[in-house]
Amino acid sequence: MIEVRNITKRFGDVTAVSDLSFDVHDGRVTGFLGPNGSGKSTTMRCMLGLDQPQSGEARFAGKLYTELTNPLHEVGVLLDAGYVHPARSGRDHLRWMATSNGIGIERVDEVIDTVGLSDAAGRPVKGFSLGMRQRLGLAGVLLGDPHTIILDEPANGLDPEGIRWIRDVLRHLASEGRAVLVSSHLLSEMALIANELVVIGQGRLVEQGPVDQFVERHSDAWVQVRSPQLAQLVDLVQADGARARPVDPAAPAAGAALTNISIEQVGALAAANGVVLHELVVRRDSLEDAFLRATAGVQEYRSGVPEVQSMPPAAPPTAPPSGMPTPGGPPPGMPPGPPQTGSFDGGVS
Ligand SMILES: Nc1ncnc2c1ncn2[C@@H]1O[C@H](COP(=O)(O)OP(=O)(O)OP(=O)(O)O)[C@@H](O)[C@H]1O
Repeated sequence: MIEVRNITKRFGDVTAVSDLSFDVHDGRVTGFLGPNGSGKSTTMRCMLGLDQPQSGEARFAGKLYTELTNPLHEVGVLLDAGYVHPARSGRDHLRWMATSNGIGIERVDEVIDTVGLSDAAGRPVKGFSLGMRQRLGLAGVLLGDPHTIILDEPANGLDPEGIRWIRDVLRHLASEGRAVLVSSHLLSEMALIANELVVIGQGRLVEQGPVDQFVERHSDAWVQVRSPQLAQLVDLVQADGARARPVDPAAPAAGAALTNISIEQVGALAAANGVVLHELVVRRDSLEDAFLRATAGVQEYRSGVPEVQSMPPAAPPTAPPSGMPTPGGPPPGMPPGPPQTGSFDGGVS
């Protein structure tokens, strides 16, 4: 268990972390999520005593990191792939780490095997790909069999197979009862890896909780329907109080997106009125949409490229003051705007 309490870290005029508190529980992979520059790395550095916060602290099973007598056995840390002597082999690097931390040399081949580097471990590290360096870094983290694991962007440079691998490794480590904290700014990756999320923006806590709860709270569910009699069905559901809009104005065949109505009601209305359905399904916005909504007000940097949305906003987006695109569509709880029926006249299926 890690308890982060009231960490504030300023660099001159820049407040990188502001009164930040959260918990990292045993037996869970906690994703530490925030836009670029939101303070994730600084928080981790403060937790580990590498940066001195103006206030606050992190306790690992009750102790400050600097109070741990044998840190490698208690907290495994990988803040970046780290410096490794280029001419040294992966195995020699780990042997050096083991020897200087009083860890038996036999543990080295165990962790090499765990991270899947058995074939490459004898080769000089200068020939390692970024993904191999990440695996070597993780081997170093595991060397002391620590109860707590902290990784900054561990999937950086990994291919899809590598990302799946790291997800399996981290989930396995958590299933053994360890507390695992993993930072990332990549939502899709976190959705796959984490059980819990700590979301920050501009150094402040936005939210902490299970991934599912986060997505549910910040994303909307809607009913997608496709029918050769779509215009008729849209009239029927609107008469029942539903809102309707095209799923994708550029692709009429994608049908209508309905809100303020249940999937059962749509099915019943269609059946009662002899409307043929080709598709009827509940959709939910992705974690990416949820994240963009949750952090919409606290993005440090935004691209000039409009966000791709899984569901288009019903009303034309109002231009934000900066002229930047508004990510994620209307915030949860906001009415999605007037229904649009014009696109349903074509009898799309
Ligand atoms: N040593 C430093 N000196 C001055 N400012 C710093 C320093 N380290 C971080 N910052 C600033 O603190 C803020 C938070 O940076 P940090 O690297 O912690 O964010 P991050 O969430 O890890 O970002 P990213 O996802 O891009 O890695 C940024 O505005 C950054 O410019």
